[in-house]
Amino acid sequence: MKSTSPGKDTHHHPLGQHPLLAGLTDAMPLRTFTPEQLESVGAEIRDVLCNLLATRTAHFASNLGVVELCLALHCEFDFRTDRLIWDTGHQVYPHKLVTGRYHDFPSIRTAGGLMGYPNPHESVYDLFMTGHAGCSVSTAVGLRSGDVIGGQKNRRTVAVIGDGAFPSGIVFEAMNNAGELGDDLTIVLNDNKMSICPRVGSVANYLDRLRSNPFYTGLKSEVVKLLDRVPMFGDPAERLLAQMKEGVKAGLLGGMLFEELGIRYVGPIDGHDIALVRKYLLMAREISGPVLLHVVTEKGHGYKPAAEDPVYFHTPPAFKDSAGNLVTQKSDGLPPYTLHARDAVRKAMAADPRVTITTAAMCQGNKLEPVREKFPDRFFDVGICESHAVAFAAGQCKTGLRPIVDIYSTFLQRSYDQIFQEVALQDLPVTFLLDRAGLTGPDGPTHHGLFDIGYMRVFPNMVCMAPGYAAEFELMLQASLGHDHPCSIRYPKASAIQLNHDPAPIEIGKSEVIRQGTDGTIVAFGAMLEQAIAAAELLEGDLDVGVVNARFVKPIDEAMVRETVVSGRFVITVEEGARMGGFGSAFIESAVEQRLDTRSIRVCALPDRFIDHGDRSELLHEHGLSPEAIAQACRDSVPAKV
Ligand SMILES: Cc1ncc(C[n+]2csc(CCOP(=O)(O)OP(=O)(O)O)c2C)c(N)n1
Ligand SMILES: CC(=O)[C@@H](O)[C@H](O)COP(=O)(O)O
Ligand SMILES: [Mg+2]
Repeated sequence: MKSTSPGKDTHHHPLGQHPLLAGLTDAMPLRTFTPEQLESVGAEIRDVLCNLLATRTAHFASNLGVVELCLALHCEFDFRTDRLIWDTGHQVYPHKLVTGRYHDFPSIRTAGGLMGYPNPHESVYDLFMTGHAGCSVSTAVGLRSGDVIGGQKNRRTVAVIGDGAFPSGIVFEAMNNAGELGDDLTIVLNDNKMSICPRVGSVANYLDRLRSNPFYTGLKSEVVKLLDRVPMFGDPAERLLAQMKEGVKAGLLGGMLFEELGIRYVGPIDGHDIALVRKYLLMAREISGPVLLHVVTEKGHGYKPAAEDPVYFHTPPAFKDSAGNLVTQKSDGLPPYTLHARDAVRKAMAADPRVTITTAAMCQGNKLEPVREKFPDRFFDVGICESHAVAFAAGQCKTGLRPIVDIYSTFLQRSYDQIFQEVALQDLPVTFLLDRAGLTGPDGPTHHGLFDIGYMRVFPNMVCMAPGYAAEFELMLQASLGHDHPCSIRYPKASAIQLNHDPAPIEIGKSEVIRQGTDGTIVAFGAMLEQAIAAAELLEGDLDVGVVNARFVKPIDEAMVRETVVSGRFVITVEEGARMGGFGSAFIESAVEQRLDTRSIRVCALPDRFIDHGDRSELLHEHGLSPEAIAQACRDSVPAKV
C-alpha cells in the first residue's frame, strides 16, 4: 500500500479516522487488497459520506449506492490511463476518495475546495467536468474512437450511467453510433430504480423486466445450457429451429433492445457484490465491441434511512449534528421563489383546465409533488429528457392547451433547438419557468443558471421576465398564461423578499419604480432587486438613488431606459446572470437605439468566465453583486465634483 500523502496529517481528519482511505494516494493498491480489506474500504467510504452530511448538504444516496461498483472498477482498470466517465457525476465521491483526494475531501462543495462533481483540474482520474446527465456514453465513444485512431487501443474505456440518465435522448444517439463503430467499450448501467424521484417512462419498465430476468435469479444459465444441447441439422427445419433457439436464448438473455443495436447485453448482476462485479467487468472487457453491463444497486445502500427514502436523501440538508445525532431541518427565512412558483402553478391549474405542467425529472427540485398529487392528468414527468419536454409542450400547445415547462435554467440549455423551432418559430404560447436561474451555489459551474437571459431573449416572439419579489410571481405567471406568445420567467435558488407595497399590475414590457432618486438609478432585473434596494439604503445621506424593478428584459421598457439615463447622473444595471448578452446588454442596446449617452451606464453582472462553486452569498459578494459592491458602483459612477 502506498504511503500517505506526504505532509498530510493522517491522524486527524474532520470526517473521522479511515486508515485504508488515508493511505491511498491513488487507486492502484486496491487491486492488492483482500476481499475483506475491500469491504473495509467500502465501510470507510460510507462513514466519510455519513459524516460529511453532518456538515453540509451534498449528494448522498447516489454515492452510497456506487461504493462497491466504484471499488470493483478501480480493481479491474487503471484509470490513470484507462478512461472512466461517471455520467452526471453527482455519484463521484467514492471515486474521489480512492483516487488520492481523501485528505482534501472535507472541502468538497465549499469555495476553493473539491468540486462535488468530476473535475479534471483535481485529478487525472477525472476526464470531464460534468453535472448534466446523459453525456457519458457519447464522450466514452469519442474517447475510444480517439484512442483507436491514436494507436492507443490498450486504453480501455468505461462509462457508468444511471437508470435515470439512461433514457436521455443523447444516450440513444451514442448507442446508435457505438453499435455501428463496433469499438470496444464497456457501458455500466447502474440500475437502482431511481432517478431523483422513482424513474419514469417505458425504458424504466423495460429495465424492470430485465431485472426480473431469470439470469438475475440464477435460472438463465441452466436454460441456456439446455438450449445449447439442442442438436442442429442441415435441412430447412433446422434453420427454423436455429432461429427459434437463438430467439429463445435472446429472449432469455434479455437485453434485446441493446443486442439489436450491436451492443452486447450482460446482466443484470448484483452491483453490491464486489467480486461478482469484478468478474463481469473482466468478462465484458474480453468481449470485442461495445458491451452494456447491467448492474443492479440500491440507492442509499448501507445507510438505512437513505435506502428507505432515496428521494429525500438524494441531496439532503445536513441531517446529523457533529455528535452524529439526527437533526430535523428548520425552514430558515422567507419561502424560496420555487415555492411561490409551485403555488402559482397550482392556482393556475385549478383556475384553467387548459394549463398543464411538465418537468424533466425534477419534480422534487421544483417542489411539484403537491401539483402531481392534485392534477395527475395534467402533470408530466418526462424524465431527463429536456429536449422532448419542450417539443412535447409545443405539441400540447398546438391543441389549445397552455403548457408550462418547469426546467432549471442550466438544464433547459439542452432544449435550445426545440425552444427555437418548436416554440418561438411557431409562436406558440408555451410558458417556461426557469428555476435555479442564477448562482446555484455548491453545485458550481455545471449548475449555475447564468446564460438564460442571453439564450432566451434572442428569439423573436419570446417574452422574458423575472420577479423581483414574492408577490410578483403569481401576477407574472397569470400574465404569461394570458399572453398569446412564448414567455419565460426566471428566478434563482433563493428566498423571495416580501415588499410592503401592492405590486403594480404586470404590463408586458413595463417596469415598476420602487423608489425615486435624483442622483442616479439602480435598475435591477429579477431577484437582484433585493440587493439593489439594500444598496440604495446604504447610500442614503450620501447619494439619493432611485431603484427600478425592471421586470422585463424582453421587451425592455424603452421609456424607463430613456427616463433613467436622461434624468440622473448614472444608471447601474444589476442582474444575476452573465454579462454577455444579459440585461445590461439589452439596456445598452436600447439606449443606443434611442441615441442616448451611454457613458453614464454601468453593468453589474457575472463576468465572462465560468463561476466556481461556493455559497451563493459569497459568490454574489465576490462578483460585485452584494449591496455594498452595488453601492460602491454608484459612488464610482458619480462624476467627480469639479
Ligand atoms: C440534463 C440534466 N437534467 C437533470 C439533472 C438533474 N439530476 C441530477 S441527478 C438526477 C437523477 C439521476 O438518476 P440516475 O442517473 O439514475 O443516478 P442515481 O442518482 O440514481 O445514481 C437528475 C434528474 C441533471 N443533472 N442533468
Ligand atoms: C446532480 C443534479 O443535477 C441534481 O441533484 C442537482 O444537484 C439538484 O439541484 P438542487 O439541489 O438545486 O435541486
Ligand atoms: Mg438511478
